[in-house]
Amino acid sequence: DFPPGDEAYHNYDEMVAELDKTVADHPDIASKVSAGKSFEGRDIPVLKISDNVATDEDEPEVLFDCNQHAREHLTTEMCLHIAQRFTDNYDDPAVKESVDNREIWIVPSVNPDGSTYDVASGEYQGWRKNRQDQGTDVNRNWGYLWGCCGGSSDDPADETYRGTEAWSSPEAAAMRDFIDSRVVGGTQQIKAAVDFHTYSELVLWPFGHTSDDVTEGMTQEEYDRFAKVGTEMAQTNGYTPQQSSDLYVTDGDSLDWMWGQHKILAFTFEMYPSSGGGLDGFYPPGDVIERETARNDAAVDILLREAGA
Ligand SMILES: NS(=O)(=O)N[C@@H](CCC(=O)O)C(=O)O
Ligand SMILES: [Ca+2]
Ligand SMILES: [Ca+2]
Ligand SMILES: [Zn+2]
Repeated sequence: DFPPGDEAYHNYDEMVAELDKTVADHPDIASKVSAGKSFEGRDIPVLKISDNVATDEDEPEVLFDCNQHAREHLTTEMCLHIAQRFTDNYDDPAVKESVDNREIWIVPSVNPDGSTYDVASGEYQGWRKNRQDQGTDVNRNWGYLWGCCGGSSDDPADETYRGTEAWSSPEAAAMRDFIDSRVVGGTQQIKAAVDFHTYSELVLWPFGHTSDDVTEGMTQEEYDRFAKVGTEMAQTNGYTPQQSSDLYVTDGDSLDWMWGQHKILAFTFEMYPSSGGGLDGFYPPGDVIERETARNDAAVDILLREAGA
């Protein structure tokens, strides 16, 4: 479990319990489904928030996923904060407007095995990957131009090991299956997404596999929309907006597949801190959770708006 002083962070069981409580407290607007199972057999829960939640309504859908990387525990708190904000505050007119006109999907932990391992001993392990063999970097295992461009490693010992093939990690495959399942009548219902990471305080947009703005699968107009929306969101949380490859080239990452395969307006947020040097930056004290998750409220609202644009 989390070390003393960091009890505010939710371990896997506490996260699941939090989702179940949200559904129990708000059965009309919240329900829980599963994206699938992790390598070690843990369920990867997905919370749905919308009015008439049991009905698949023709409303723009939005996905928020968190904790692809095990040690990035603040992102699980980010997803739980979104879940709490759009259920407990349903009597707020602005919140009600979003919940009644969107279908919001929230995945607080894509990589439950890794995040559990990271805290299991009571001392942080600095773990990033999943728990398959020597570990696969889930965010290098998605199937759009997997391993194409020097943005991942073929060495199983490396932190950015891409896996034996695209989708070899059960966790990325589960997310693929869930997102693929949202193609209804030939149309992907999820219009926008944020994949939360830590740290560096950045708003990132595709592609990661190339430094080119415009390329196969990204027109100038599409790029300009990403930059416009990304910049607008960054103005609200004080993060730095940029193409993800401006940071470093990545391949097999979630953004490239969400946009490349499904044309989902997908962003990666690197949360607090801006820079901490080394591993400490992944483990901010529990007392920053409230501030650093609420910091993204306006950006979340912008993304929900854009999903209907
Ligand atoms: N959270 S992190 O690992 O430090 N950065 C992410 C950046 C993701 C991206 O560039 O698309 C990654 O390398 O997967
Ligand atoms: Ca609805
Ligand atoms: Ca729908
Ligand atoms: Zn990450």
